[in-house]
Amino acid sequence: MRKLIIGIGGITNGGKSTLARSLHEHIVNSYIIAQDTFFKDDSLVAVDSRGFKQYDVLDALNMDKMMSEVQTWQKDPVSFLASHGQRTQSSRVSETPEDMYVLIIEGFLIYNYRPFNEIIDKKYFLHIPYDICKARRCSRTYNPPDPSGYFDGHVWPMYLKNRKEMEDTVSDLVFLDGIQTRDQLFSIVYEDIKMEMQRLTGND
Ligand SMILES: Nc1ncnc2c1ncn2[C@@H]1O[C@H](COP(=O)(O)OP(=O)(O)O)[C@@H](O)[C@H]1O
Ligand SMILES: NC(=O)c1ccc[n+]([C@@H]2O[C@H](COP(=O)(O)O)[C@@H](O)[C@H]2O)c1
Repeated sequence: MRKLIIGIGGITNGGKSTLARSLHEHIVNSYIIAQDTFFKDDSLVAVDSRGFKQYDVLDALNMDKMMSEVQTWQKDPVSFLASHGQRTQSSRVSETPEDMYVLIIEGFLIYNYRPFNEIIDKKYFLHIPYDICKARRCSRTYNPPDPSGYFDGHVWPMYLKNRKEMEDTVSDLVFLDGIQTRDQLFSIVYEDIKMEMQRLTGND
């Protein structure tokens, strides 16, 4: 059995979930673990002096729980898939090598969590400019919804801070320009991953 862990990180609304889903659809026996399903309950998220909930920091997330899910996959991907309602498929008619299991870890702060940096084999980071990010963010409704001024008062400054911290500690990132089309982004990353899967297969 061969295992490959891919990270799809990046800015809020950069297209992470969209890209992760397309990869999952094309890679047989892959699975997505998404960071935004590990937010703590709203009552546990800190609030600053302006009343802004501090959602864009690692403390707002149950990272131990997310790591434990990843470790369960690492121990036994076949049982993991079965217990998550996903039947193992044959790779015969696909471009995925036989007996290859791929985990896609997706989220806006995955590279700010050190344990992930040690286990993610291929680290992609999507970024888009401020104005596009703000426009996409404003057309999306979170639970709880962003209060007025939240993007400029919390989301963007925290993005800059988290990104700097990440760039100071992580060296093997592949930056992706998120203003490309969904199809362009998918083919760049998919081709790269296919090469990595072939490399792993060739090393046997
Ligand atoms: N390459 C793209 N070009 C234009 N819009 C995109 C692209 N990728 C995603 N989107 C749109 O941007 C918004 C955020 O995408 P999503 O994948 O949910 O981002 P993220 O998971 O990074 O927050 C959605 O409305 C989505 O349809
Ligand atoms: N419980 C939630 O899912 C929740 C609540 C409030 C804000 N958010 C926002 O989610 C963002 C991260 O997710 P995306 O990368 O999908 O946008 C953060 O910028 C955070 O402000 C999520």
